[in-house]
Amino acid sequence: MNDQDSDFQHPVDHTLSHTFLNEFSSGHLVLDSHRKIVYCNAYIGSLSKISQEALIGESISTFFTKASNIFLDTYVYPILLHEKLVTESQMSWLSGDGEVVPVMINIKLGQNGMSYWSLYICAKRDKLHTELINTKEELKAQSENLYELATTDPLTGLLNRRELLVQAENVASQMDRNSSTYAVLTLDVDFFKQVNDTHGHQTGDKVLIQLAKVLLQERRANDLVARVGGEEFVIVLPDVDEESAFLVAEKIRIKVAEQEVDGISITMSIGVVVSEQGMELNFDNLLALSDNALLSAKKTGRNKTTMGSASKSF
Ligand SMILES: Nc1nc2c(ncn2[C@@H]2O[C@H](COP(=O)(O)OP(=O)(O)OP(=O)(O)O)[C@@H](O)[C@H]2O)c(=O)[nH]1
Repeated sequence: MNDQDSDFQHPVDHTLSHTFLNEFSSGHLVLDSHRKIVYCNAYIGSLSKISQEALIGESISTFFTKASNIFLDTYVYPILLHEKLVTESQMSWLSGDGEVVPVMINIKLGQNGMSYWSLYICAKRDKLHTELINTKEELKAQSENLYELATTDPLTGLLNRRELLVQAENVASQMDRNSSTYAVLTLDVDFFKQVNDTHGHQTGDKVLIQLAKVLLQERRANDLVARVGGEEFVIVLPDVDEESAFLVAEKIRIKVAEQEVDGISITMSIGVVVSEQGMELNFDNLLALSDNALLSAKKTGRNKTTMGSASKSF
């Protein structure tokens, strides 16, 4: 046995060092190879709410919560055996009266399996850490809310006009790269003013919400669905030709006409334009052409789909 270990096996004989160690504002412990306490200073006594003398011979596991004991067995001790040192591990100390206190621990492994522990209560640091995590989560939630507010229409939850312009330009570039085409559908409720005037604005809102649901039900994963004005919606369909764009628009138009909200039936007029490969038209241009096609649908009877042409010069 070397001098260091013999010191700790008879700590009470070393009255002077014992007295000094009791003055420390941190806990000091010596454990034998069975993890039993062979020495502890006064700090450990007051942390445990058990007299220093009574702690001698106790297993250290008595003073940790169940979770900390698992942590001790699966993380702390394996590292200690391998590295001979464990620094800044936070664990939960269980005092004699059942109080749980967060403690920061450093351990050094000595000869013959003896281990030398120093620890201190880190409640303030733990509180600060918890507050930081809470603040981070609050900020994350706030930024998600802000993103939601900035990109969606609050009534229907669909994309708003600004977000549609951003996402649709991405679709346009992607279609260009893939030598594919995409469709822009502009949809407008027919005689919506009458709905508001006859049944009230709240019922009008319910109609818009129901319409949004129908449009979302009909969309494929990469389609964009936006509310761009009072009763005007836009859908962008990537990778479609004129024929399938027309079929999608008709499917939506028929589905809308089947809806009833508070006994009110509604219809929509739809303008459709499909991009052409190699054309220099951006999304804004296509949107305007699709809007023209919608106007034409309105002028020629409503509750219909009208195809526009991307070949029209701007
Ligand atoms: N309830 C409700 N109504 C809205 C909202 N935004 C716009 N509107 C109403 O939508 C109506 C649109 O009316 P118009 O532009 O005359 O169109 P319309 O009556 O649908 O006629 P056509 O489009 O020509 O078939 C107006 O009465 C607006 O007040 C909204 O968020 N909620």
